Amino acid sequence: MQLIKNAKILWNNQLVLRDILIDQGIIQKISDHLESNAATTFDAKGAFLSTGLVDVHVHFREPGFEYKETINSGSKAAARGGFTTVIAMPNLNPVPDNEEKITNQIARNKQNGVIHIEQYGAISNNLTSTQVTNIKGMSAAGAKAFTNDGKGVQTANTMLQAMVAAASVNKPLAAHLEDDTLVHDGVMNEGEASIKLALPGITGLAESSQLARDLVLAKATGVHYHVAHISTKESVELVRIAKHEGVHVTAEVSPHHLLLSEEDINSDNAMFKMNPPLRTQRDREAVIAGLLDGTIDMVATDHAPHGKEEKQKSFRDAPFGITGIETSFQLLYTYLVKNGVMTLETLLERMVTAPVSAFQLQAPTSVEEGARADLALFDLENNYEIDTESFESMGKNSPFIGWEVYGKTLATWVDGEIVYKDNVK
Ligand SMILES: NC(=O)N[C@@H](CC(=O)O)C(=O)O
Ligand SMILES: [Zn+2]
Ligand SMILES: [Zn+2]
Repeated sequence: MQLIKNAKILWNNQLVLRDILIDQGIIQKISDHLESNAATTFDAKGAFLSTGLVDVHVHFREPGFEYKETINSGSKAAARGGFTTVIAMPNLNPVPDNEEKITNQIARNKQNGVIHIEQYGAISNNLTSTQVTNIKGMSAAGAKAFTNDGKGVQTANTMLQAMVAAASVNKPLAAHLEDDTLVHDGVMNEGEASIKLALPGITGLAESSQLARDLVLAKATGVHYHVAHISTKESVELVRIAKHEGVHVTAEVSPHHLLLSEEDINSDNAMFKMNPPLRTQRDREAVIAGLLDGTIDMVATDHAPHGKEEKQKSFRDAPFGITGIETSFQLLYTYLVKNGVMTLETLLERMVTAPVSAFQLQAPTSVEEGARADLALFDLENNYEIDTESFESMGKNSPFIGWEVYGKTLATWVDGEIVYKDNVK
């Protein structure tokens, strides 16, 4: 039994001070004042107690790439970011692309993770765009959703077959949108920065043209189609129209596409290399507007850790991807909520309620009696500097090094157990 004293919780859009009694993984009681001799007490000292955050897009790299991240280190990083439920991507080795492999992956996630980890199954064998996997079988084995993230599905026929199968099991199909014929070995957005740095660019049309194809197919099949890491104005407009047309489409945006643009890339620094690339200021404004008006349903980090040496290479040679799970709430709280762009309620809706409802997750969506005690305690009063050396993640590849943020995670609970505690607390 645990008693969290003096926590601020969101109640009717107000922050109110409460004590919270947890037993058997469940919030048993919330009141102005609670005492218990049987419980261990945790003094929240007026910090903000939120429902644990949910991230539908993380790369934990195990098996196959344990030098970048493991399920254990990735899930500890998630806990340090305030996340208690995530969905892990299938670009692993082996790729979970059949019933046996997905079953093994789910068992491994459970064994090695310190938070709740759901798993995506692959759309096609080994993430190539040819043979569609046994989506029905993998769904029955526990796959939460399907994607080939890391690679776009190049052929309409593969996408159509996968959508029909995903629709039949009522599971989301998430798309990494990238038409390979438009990429031309590009490494950053095709625009001012690529010209300035004389590096090959990637047109935004590689994303939006494949999205247009998929929305037509999604409408025809009735599948729940989910857009991973949306990055361009054209894509936001397409999703807005499709929602209006009744297509069952949801979309996520990453913190870096909300906060950075190609203008932030001043040198050949691969910490700014990710897929999709940082776009223009106009695109950044469009994804913020989309997140505010609900065209974009949720934030997802696309936490993509890589080895230190790999990311010290030049823009041309380094792998795509940045870490994100230990800085996302903090960055968005500081640069969107504190700056008055959105409310804390809206941010939490986009980081908890929307992903839980879209992906039909079992995670709680509010701090209330009877809810599972998946919780995160954030310090909204004091700021600190982002320092990747203090990350739990093995990936230190962040473009936000040195940024000042509020919202440090003080503690995280999963099923009522503390899985992360800040060492100064
Ligand atoms: N986002 C990235 O730049 N990289 C991801 C793959 C992906 O999300 O497309 C990775 O696995 O490293
Ligand atoms: Zn991707
Ligand atoms: Zn990804």
